[in-house]
Amino acid sequence: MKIGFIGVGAMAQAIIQGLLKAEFVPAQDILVHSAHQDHYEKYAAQYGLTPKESNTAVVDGSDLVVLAVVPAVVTDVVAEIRGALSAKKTLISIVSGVSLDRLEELTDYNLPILRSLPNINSEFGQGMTAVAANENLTGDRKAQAISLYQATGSVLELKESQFSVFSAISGSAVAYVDFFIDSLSRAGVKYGFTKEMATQIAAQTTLGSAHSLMASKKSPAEMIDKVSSPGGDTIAGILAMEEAGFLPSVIKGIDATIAKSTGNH
Ligand SMILES: NC(=O)C1=CN([C@@H]2O[C@H](COP(=O)(O)OP(=O)(O)OC[C@H]3O[C@@H](n4cnc5c(N)ncnc54)[C@H](O)[C@@H]3O)[C@@H](O)[C@H]2O)C=CC1
Ligand SMILES: O=C(O)[C@@H]1CCC=N1
Repeated sequence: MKIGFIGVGAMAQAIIQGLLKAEFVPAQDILVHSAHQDHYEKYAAQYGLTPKESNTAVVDGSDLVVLAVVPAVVTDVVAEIRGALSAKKTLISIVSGVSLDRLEELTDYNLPILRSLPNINSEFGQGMTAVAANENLTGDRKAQAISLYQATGSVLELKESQFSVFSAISGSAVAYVDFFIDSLSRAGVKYGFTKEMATQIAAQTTLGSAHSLMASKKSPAEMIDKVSSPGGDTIAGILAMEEAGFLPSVIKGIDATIAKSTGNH
């Protein structure tokens, strides 16, 4: 199976690295092209991928075509590859805010298409990806397309109406969790830790907390209660964070993310 990437930016690279680590396909069976020739040729050479001279050459050589460009250029790029696509190839879009209807409108109503929203953690096999297939993508073909994401983490089939919320609390939220880790780390620096040491402590604590939550099947609120000793330090911190608007600040950030992604197209 040949997998082509149109666009080799941050997200495409994370998927490619995840696929290579999982030995999902031999490296040379991954075909790449992007707007930055210098970059994609070097990147392909570094990892043994196959560079292609154009977007249409990627489509011609691939069974699965991953559309990994930013929303602003999607109309032009799809117009360019439209003639090379056929019902024998599966188009997998990772473009935030672009619906299956829109992709069908830009291509052909007979094409099998998987809309997906991965996150950057796919690079280390810890991705969280939402998928929605159009009516032309069924059975083994659908399973094959989804298996690309199963190789790089967890997969959830969602209604398209849930994608923008998912994108905010998963795709974008990787940055928000890192923002939180960085904030914890800066607090450590305030009290004399080096940034490196504070970041290691904050990151391991975040990783361990997520792991405990999932392994224990407890709710986050139950975990908060377990850590908050009566009359203790943690509850004092929780109350001060709430007073500063922790929860409303997170919700406002997610609201803004959803508003931006639904305004894309
Ligand atoms: N970065 C992330 O964590 C996530 C990104 N996405 C989606 O992935 C897509 C790409 O995002 P990033 O990788 O962050 O952006 P990026 O800016 O890092 O990469 C975009 C890529 O598209 C290429 N490109 C631009 N115009 C092109 C053209 N005409 N033909 C071929 N390639 C072209 C660029 O050369 C670059 O390789 C976006 O649609 C975004 O919504 C989805 C989920 C998570
Ligand atoms: O920032 C963005 O637009 C993309 C979508 C989800 C994560 N990154």
